[in-house]
Amino acid sequence: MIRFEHVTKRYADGTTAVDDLSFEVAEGELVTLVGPSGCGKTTTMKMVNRLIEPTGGRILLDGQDIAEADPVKLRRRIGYVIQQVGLFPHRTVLENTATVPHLLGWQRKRARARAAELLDLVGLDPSVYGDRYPDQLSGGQRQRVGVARALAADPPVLLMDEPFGAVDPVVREHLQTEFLRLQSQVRKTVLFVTHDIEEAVRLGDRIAVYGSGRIEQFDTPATVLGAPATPYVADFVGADRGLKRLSVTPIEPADLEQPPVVHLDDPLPEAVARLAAEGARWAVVLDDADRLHGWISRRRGGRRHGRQGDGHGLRGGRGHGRRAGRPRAAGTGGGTDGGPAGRGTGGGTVRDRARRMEAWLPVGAPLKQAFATMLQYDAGWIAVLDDDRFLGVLTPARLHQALRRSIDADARDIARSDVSLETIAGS
Ligand SMILES: Nc1ncnc2c1ncn2[C@@H]1O[C@H](COP(=O)(O)OP(=O)(O)OP(=O)(O)O)[C@@H](O)[C@H]1O
Repeated sequence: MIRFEHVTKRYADGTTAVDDLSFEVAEGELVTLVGPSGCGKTTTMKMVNRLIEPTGGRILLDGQDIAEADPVKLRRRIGYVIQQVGLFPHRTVLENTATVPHLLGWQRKRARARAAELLDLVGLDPSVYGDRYPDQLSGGQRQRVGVARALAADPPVLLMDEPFGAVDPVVREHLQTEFLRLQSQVRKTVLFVTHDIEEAVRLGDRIAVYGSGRIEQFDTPATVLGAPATPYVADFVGADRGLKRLSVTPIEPADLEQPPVVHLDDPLPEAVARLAAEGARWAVVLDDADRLHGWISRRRGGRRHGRQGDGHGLRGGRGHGRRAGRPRAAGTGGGTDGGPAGRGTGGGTVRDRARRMEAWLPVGAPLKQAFATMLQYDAGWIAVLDDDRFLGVLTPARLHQALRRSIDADARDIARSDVSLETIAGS
């Protein structure tokens, strides 16, 4: 979709900003350009919409050399989001968002309808924010308007130059999450400039790690983290790359432990006896449709304090279910209060003592999310589901194993020759 062929940019003062750059961005792919200040990322990006002209090589967009395209028409096919956003201060949010459709000669009504749709898509209610002016928005909201405006004319290509650089880390993470969700819907071909390796890893289908004016490595986040192609890249991704790797390693079924499983309507004495026989201190509780309900502790104390037998308890929390998608309510009763009080193991069913389980994730979620969920719920394990189906539990030990597996697999399986490496002869 976007192809750089031996592209060089030398400024009049002799600075070589970009040196013999060759790489390709596939249709619908998000490539992050990451590297230290002054390494040529912005220059690379601005050559795509011809705000900067290369001094050598060529750039093809959908097979067409952009040097032969009319710059104005070219820019209509390319959305552009920058850190300073550049909203018009005297125009409302809706008018700002409708800028490009207006320029394209759309009728006012259609342009405004499209703008409202886009604002909605980036999480801003047009009936609340549409008539505001940019200075009546927070920094994060302004960035969202910037993204909406860039998407308004539905361009196939999006250039984003540190779009979330000016907001605080919490808002930044929100914007990243929202942008990933948006991108999964609109599937634009995106070049995204950042100097933050975390952001590059989180957002990029592939990452181009820049040295000075050249790409040191161009590959998937997992490969860049697991098999840095050069000492420079290893240094740039940092000594804590195991931690960053958590972001790109998914939970797999093989990573899971299989604790005893009991059902809500099982007789409690039988369930407790089974736990004792298996030497287990707790079991996962499923409903009669085998959906996750929660867990049960062998000891009654587990019920009262909500702590698991291994000392790492689970607190029922709020919000998590919204984030990860909550399984359908499993069964009735049970719950944190566990049902009729005072019933011992002498009778009743598992339902009477089962506790609800909030700490769960879908299979395939990144290990980092698993780690965060464990911390959030103070949980010694989290349940892993495939849709509604319970697959097993992830413990800290298994999480560590999964991380090791992922690192070892790269070290073992990825031959240097398999790593698509774009290097340019040095000086
Ligand atoms: N108009 C110009 N004239 C001369 N040199 C320039 C010009 N614009 C940029 N440069 C130089 O080109 C190099 C690459 O700049 P560029 O803006 O592409 O870097 P960057 O990686 O985007 O940096 P940052 O992360 O700080 O934005 C830098 O050394 C910069 O000083």
